[in-house]
Amino acid sequence: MVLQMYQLTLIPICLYVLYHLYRYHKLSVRRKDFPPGPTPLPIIGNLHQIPISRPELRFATYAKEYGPITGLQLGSHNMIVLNTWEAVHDLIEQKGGSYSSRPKLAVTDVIVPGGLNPAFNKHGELWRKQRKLMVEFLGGDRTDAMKPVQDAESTQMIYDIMFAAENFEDHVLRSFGSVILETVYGQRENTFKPGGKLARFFEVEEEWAAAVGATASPPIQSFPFLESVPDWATPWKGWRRRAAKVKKAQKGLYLGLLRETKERLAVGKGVDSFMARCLKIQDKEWYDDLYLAYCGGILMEGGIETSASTTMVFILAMAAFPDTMKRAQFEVDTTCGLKRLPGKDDIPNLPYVRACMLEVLRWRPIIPLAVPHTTSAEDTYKGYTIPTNTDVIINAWNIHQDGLFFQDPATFNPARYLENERGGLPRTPAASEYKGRKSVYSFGAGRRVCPGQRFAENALIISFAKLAWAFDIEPTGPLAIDTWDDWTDGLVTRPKNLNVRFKLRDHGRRKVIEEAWGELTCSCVNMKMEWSNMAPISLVL
Ligand code: HEM
Repeated sequence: MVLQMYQLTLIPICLYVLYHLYRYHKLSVRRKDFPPGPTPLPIIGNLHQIPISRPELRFATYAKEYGPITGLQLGSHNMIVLNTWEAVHDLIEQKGGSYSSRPKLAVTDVIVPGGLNPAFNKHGELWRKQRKLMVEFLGGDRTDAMKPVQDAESTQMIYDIMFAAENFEDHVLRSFGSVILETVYGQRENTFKPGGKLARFFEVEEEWAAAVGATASPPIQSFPFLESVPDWATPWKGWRRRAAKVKKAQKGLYLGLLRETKERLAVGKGVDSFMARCLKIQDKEWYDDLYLAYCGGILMEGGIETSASTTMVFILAMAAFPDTMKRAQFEVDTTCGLKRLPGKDDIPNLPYVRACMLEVLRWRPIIPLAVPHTTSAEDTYKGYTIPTNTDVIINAWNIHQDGLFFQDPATFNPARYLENERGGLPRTPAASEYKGRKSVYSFGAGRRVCPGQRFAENALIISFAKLAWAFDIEPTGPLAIDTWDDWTDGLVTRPKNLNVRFKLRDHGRRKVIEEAWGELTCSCVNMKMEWSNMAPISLVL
């Protein structure tokens, strides 16, 4: 009798499972008019074919086989990968109204509910408001007004490297981190100390990356029924609890920074930061504290690791390709001489350093597949149907490796950007044919394109010029230029365990760096506008 009851309860469960298996089997079948791609398996579709590590390499092989757009089935969910700049231009840029949303991920919904994170928010009124705030802060002349801070922090970066080169990664992270802390919150961090704001931020970022990692939570987007399966009954046991822990830490950090900004403003400090301006219009615009706290937080999330990782690629490339380093050094020496450091006013006179920056972004884009977009309406393109809610991936990696446009695309060659502003072969047809083609796709495209691009480019050129002026960067062991073993995985990637040595180019430069750093302490007080109220620059060695 007991056995019969047990069997009876099993029947609805089996029916439930069979129903979903049948449903997902039907949904995982490729539509005839969907863009071509590898053959999907029943139920899971192409999920098994997408590697967790460096998926862009697999997508590049699909690009060769299937052409400009690859169509993939991820369980019941659709994804397309745009492999050419034309496809990005025609869809993401020309049809921004329906190609600018973001995928809905259960784990990010737990960590940042209510669309508070502008970078992951769906296309709509709230995102537009958030984006406007960020663009007003990062766009146009405002970006140039922030160059003195980038200049000052990059001077401290090379000063720090000169004295403690073994911690160069920390110095790079601190420099870009402090730029964001200053411009967003009106305060700085002069050392990368345990328990400090930047250290706390990176701890939370690490927890966030672990919680949103590809295998850390159930693929609810591909199999929505998993949403209603109890946590304990899945292989991802505890994922909601882990996500809630990240939410608490992140919210605490961002609200804490906002609270500190208010306290500092009350005593007249940090008066012209992004947050100070947001607080001025808070009541008029109906921004609540949580909303503002996350707008500040996303600028830290978007602006620090990306710029620091790009600088790591520059350091790798300079060590691996000494001829390019020598050419960059020749340019900065000729422009600035030996008695002063290159700085913000030299940017227009450093075309080769700028070309190095573009080539670093092209050669090893640190976000090789950008951030996924999602369609908010059905569309047709070149005879294919792209349904609503399809994830759209910009395959920046593949676009940057296009041998028809770039000569020897695998080679690191900054000079390509001197010969052609988009880096293309000199024999490429008239520029008009490439109207709309970008120099690099590392900042994404369309309405979601990185709002910090110009801000980041300024900081990178200034930092690269100073590094080239001050140091020879030499290999001390194998360098990860043809292998991915020593690269991190995740949305943002970078080379790790870099086997390099920084050698001051000559003794005279040491004096110049020390003096430049010393002067910062004074000139910072005189920096007009917002910077006058910041903590003075000083280094605890
Ligand atoms: C080398 C440096 C950087 C790289 C490579 C980079 C790359 C990207 C990429 C690929 C996207 C997604 C674009 C898309 O969806 O099409 C993005 C978005 C974003 N970036 Fe950056 N970024 C950098 C620096 C910055 C900086 C300095 C800031 C701010 C201070 C910033 C803030 C943002 C924000 C807020 C978004 C989300 C935009 C939205 O969804 O509307 N980024 N970035």
